[in-house]
Amino acid sequence: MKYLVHMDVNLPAGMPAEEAAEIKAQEKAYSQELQRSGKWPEIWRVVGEYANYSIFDVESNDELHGILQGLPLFPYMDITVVPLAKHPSDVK
Ligand SMILES: O=C(O)CC1=CCC(=O)O1
Repeated sequence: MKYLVHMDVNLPAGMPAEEAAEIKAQEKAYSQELQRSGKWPEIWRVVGEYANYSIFDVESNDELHGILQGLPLFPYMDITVVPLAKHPSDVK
């Protein structure tokens, strides 16, 4: 099952720089492990924003929910999820 996910990151203004850097490093490692597994095949930066659009390819709503809840930046994100179905005009 494929999903389009929008993640909008809002770190508190008062968060110490070292703490922010540590969470971002954890986020990167978590994300790259999932990318290598094939569950997170695409991640794109939104130009001019601290936000991304990602494609997830997972087995279920519950699996995606678990992955998103496990994001180190999850407490600081607004997330929207769009479930995707195959388009009838897709030639693949
Ligand atoms: O920087 C972001 O868009 C948040 C994020 C998600 C995965 C990652 O590595 O960073």
